[in-house]
Amino acid sequence: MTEETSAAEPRGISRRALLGGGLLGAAAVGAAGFGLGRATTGEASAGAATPGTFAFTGEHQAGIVTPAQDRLYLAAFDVTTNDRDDLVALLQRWTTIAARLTQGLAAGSYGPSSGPYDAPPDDTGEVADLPPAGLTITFGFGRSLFVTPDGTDRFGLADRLPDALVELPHFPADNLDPARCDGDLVVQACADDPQVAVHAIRNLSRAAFGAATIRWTQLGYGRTSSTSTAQRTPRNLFGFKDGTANLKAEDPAHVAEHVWVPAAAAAADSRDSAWLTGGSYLVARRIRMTIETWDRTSLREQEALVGRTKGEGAPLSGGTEFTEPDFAVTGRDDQPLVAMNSHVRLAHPTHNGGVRMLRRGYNFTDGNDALGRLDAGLFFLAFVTDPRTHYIPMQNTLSRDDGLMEYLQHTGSGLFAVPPGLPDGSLVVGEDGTPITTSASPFVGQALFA
Ligand SMILES: C=CC1=C(C)c2cc3[nH]c(cc4nc(cc5[nH]c(cc1n2)c(C)c5CCC(=O)O)C(CCC(=O)O)=C4C)c(C)c3C=C
Ligand SMILES: [Fe+2]
Repeated sequence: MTEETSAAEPRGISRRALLGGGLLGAAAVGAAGFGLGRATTGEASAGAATPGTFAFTGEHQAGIVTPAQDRLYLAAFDVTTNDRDDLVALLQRWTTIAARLTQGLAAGSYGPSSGPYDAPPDDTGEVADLPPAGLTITFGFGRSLFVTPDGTDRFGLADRLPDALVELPHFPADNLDPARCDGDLVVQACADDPQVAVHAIRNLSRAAFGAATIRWTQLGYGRTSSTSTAQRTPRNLFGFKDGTANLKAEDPAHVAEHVWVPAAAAAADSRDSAWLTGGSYLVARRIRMTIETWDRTSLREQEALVGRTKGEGAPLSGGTEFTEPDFAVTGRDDQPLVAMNSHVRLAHPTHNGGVRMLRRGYNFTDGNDALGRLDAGLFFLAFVTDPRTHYIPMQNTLSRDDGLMEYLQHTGSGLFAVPPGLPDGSLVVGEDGTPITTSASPFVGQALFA
């Protein structure tokens, strides 16, 4: 199969067909048989019984090294309850719903058009006729869940705060809107159909009633990275290929080193953070791009600022898209062909102590400002093993020295600890073999509360 079709393209089986018997009837033999209990192998359908789906359970949460889908809806939540049991119950509900939605099921076992006639349906219904579209749902915890900015430990979690879940520092040229920053919980929903991603957040938000409310959200389209070598490199709103040198699932050694939190991190921590072993950290930055100015910039200048050609995405030192840049090659006046202030030079591992990251960002366009300029840019998402080593130093360098910064403004920000996946076969299933919530239901991040 080629690129996107193998990556996450659904194959035309709607959830109505699933609910109507067909596939479900054949597969309803418990979680493992339904594709909920197998490791994700990086391809939609692989390890999952339903076409166009990624397995929900596994060593790591889906939505990190699984192939980046084309659409994103990400929501940060404020927890409104102060009761630890309510928080646990919320995470149990969310886990069940996420497990169901990602396998192409309705949010609840009745679905959008059946169940008690005098009660609201347990699914909102707008995806009833749509395929699962490679939906992944990834959960994370913000620093404020452990301790609020004024030092309150609402849920008895302060002694579980990982050292690396820091407050991000102020970076030069930050212009952050507090209404687009932080959050106690984050949910990243990615799919190849925006309606599927929005439906996921809508139904999770609905299930959060009385326990958490949405703080901010971001819609994204047109992924700006590849997380698999099977995917074509997409383009960002500057028109450049983005994701060429990204970490890819097919490079497990580097993924293990730069994305997952090792057991050694907990051993070195000042508090008990073993619950995060096998998880990751998600850095989210809403970066507005002044594209009107960019569009009046010469091609020579655009390529010099990025350090790659606009057409093929090859480094300016020569070669083709996947040729490693040679930062020593010089041209006219002995100047390096990949300029000292170019983005690619400053972000390259050789200039960052060998550090790499798994980028998984999206383009966004959120209307326009009062001057008629598009409020558009790149919603930068990256998964890293430790933001103190793998994000903050690089962002400091870029904010200070990157020529691209003249065209960029960071307007939103968040850092979240992303727990590992739920063990295969651990979900509680009902008589029809699909996940249900009980008081004993396991949930993503459960070890944090143990
Ligand atoms: C702090 C990390 C990074 C931010 C923020 C960031 C923003 C950003 N990037 C582009 C466009 C491109 N980035 C490219 C490569 C690249 N970028 C980062 C990190 C951040 N980018 C890294 C680590 C790399 C890889 C460097 C390498 O190893 O060579 C590229 C080149 C193509 C590619 O390899 O992906 C482009 C183009 C924009 C427009 C942007 C903010 C809006
Ligand atoms: Fe970049």
